Amino acid sequence: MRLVATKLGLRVQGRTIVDDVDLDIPAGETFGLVGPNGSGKSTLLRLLAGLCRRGTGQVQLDGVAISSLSRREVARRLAFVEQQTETSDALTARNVVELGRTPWINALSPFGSENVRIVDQAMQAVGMEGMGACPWSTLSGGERQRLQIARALAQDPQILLLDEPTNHLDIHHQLSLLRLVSRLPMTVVMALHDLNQAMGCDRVGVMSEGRMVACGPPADVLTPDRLGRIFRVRGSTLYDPQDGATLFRFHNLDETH
Ligand SMILES: Nc1ncnc2c1ncn2[C@@H]1O[C@H](COP(=O)(O)OP(=O)(O)OP(=O)(O)O)[C@@H](O)[C@H]1O
Repeated sequence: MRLVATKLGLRVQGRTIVDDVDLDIPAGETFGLVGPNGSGKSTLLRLLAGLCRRGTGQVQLDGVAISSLSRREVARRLAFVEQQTETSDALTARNVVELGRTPWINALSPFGSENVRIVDQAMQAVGMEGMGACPWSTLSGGERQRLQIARALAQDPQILLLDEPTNHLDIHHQLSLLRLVSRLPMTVVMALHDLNQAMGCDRVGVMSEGRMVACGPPADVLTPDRLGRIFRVRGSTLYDPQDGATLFRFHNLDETH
C-alpha cells in the first residue's frame, strides 16, 4: 500500500515540532527515518498514523485520506508500534498479540481458528511462541518489544510503522527483526538510531529540527558532510568482504577537534 504525506506539520505551544514534511513511499518499500534526538521522528510517525489531532497536512493510504477513515478502517490498513506502549499487566503475552486481531473481529466474525493461526504465526515470527502464557508483568523489555511487533503483525496491515523497533533487543534479535522486516511484503516506515541498520533500508529520510532535510538511497543520503552537520560525527567506512557491505565506524566530532 502506498503511503503519501503532504505538508505534515505540528506546532505545540508556539514551537514547531514537525515542519512541512512531504513523503511518498511506494508499496513494499522499507523506509528508515533517522535523525538526532528530538528531531521529530516519533512525532512524524504519529502524524503518519493519523494520531495527532492538532497536526496539519494530509496522509493518504493508497489515495484515500486517512482522515476520512474510521479508526477501525485505519487499523485494518496500518499498524503502529510506538516506543512505549501501555498494556494492562493482567494480560498474558498471547493476549497482547491477540489484541492485533481486534479490527477484524465483530459479532459476525468472532475469534475463530483462522485468528488463532494468525496469532500463532505472528508469535513465531518474533520467536515468542513458547511464552504465550507468561504474564505481561513478568516479561523483559525486549520480550515486550517483540510481542508488540507480533501484535502489529497479527493486525495483518499493509503498512507498518515502527518507532525504534530494535532499541531493547539483544544483537541476535536485532538482526532477526531487521531480516524479518526486510522480508515483509508490506510498506514499512521505521525510526532508527543505528545508521548501520538504516543502511539496510531501501530509502532513508533524515530529520533535523522537525524538517526532512534529505531523502533517498542510504548511501546517497548518509554522506560524510551530512553525518558531520546533522549527527556531529565523522564516519569512517569499513568494507566487509564477506557480503560486500559497507559499514560505518563513528567518531565523535566534539572529541576529535
Ligand atoms: N506533545 C508535545 N508537547 C511538547 N513538545 C513535544 C510534544 N511531542 C514532542 N515534543 C517535542 O518535540 C521534539 C521532537 O520529539 P520526537 O519525540 O518526535 O523526536 P525524536 O526524533 O523521535 O527523538 P528521539 O530520537 O529522542 O526519540 C522534542 O523536543 C520533544 O520534546
